[in-house]
Amino acid sequence: MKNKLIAPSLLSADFGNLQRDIEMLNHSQADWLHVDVMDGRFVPNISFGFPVMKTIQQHAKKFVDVHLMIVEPEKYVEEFIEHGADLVSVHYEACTHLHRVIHQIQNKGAKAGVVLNPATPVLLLEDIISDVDLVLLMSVNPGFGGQKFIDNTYKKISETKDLILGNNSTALIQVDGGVNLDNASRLFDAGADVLVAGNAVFSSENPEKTIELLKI
Ligand SMILES: O=C(CO)[C@H](O)[C@H](O)COP(=O)(O)O
Repeated sequence: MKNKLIAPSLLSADFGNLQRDIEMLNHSQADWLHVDVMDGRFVPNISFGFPVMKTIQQHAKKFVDVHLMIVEPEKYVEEFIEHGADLVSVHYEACTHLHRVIHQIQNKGAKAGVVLNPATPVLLLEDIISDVDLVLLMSVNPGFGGQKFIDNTYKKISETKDLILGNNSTALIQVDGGVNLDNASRLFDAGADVLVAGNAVFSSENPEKTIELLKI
C-alpha cells in the first residue's frame, strides 16, 4: 500500500462529537485514522487511552494507525491491538528494547512503525529498518496539534528513502505535524507515503474537501 495516503489525526476532532467526526472520516477520502496517545511523561500532554480507543474501534471503518507517545510502550501495545489498532508506532526515544517491541506488535498481528523526533537522526534506524513496516518522521516536537512544520523534515524524508532502498525494505514513510495544504504536495514529491493532518483538516470549513485537496 503506497502513495499519497492521508491519515487525519483524531487529536483535533471534537471529542464531544467523536462518533460524528469518525463517521465523517469514514465517508471521506481519508485512508487511515491516526490516533495520538500521550501519557504526560514522554510528552508534556495527556490525550486519551482505552475508553476512547473503544469508541474508535466501534465506529471506524478505516485502517486505524496508533501513534504511542508513551514511555514503556511494551506494556500497552497488545491492548491497543485488541482495541482495534491495525498499526502501532512506538518512539525510538521511548524504547529500551526497540527490536523486541517491534516484533511484539507484529506477533500480535498488527503492523509496526518506529517514530523519530525532529532531533533524532535517521541513521539510527540502520539496524531496524528491515524489521519495520513504517517510519514516522515527526515534523513538530510531539505533544500538541497545531504547531509549525519543521523544514528539516524534507532532508530526513530523503535520508529515510535512501535507507529503505539501500536495505530492500518495504517500509512506508509517514510525516506528522504541521502538514497542510501548502506543504502536502511537496512532502509527497519528496517521498512521503502517508501524511498525518490534524489541525489542517478539523479547523477547516469543509474537512472532507480538505482531505481531498491534501491528496492533490
Ligand atoms: O502527533 C501529533 C502531536 O504530537 C499530531 O498527530 C500532530 O501534531 C498532528 O497535528 P497537526 O496536524 O495539527 O500538526
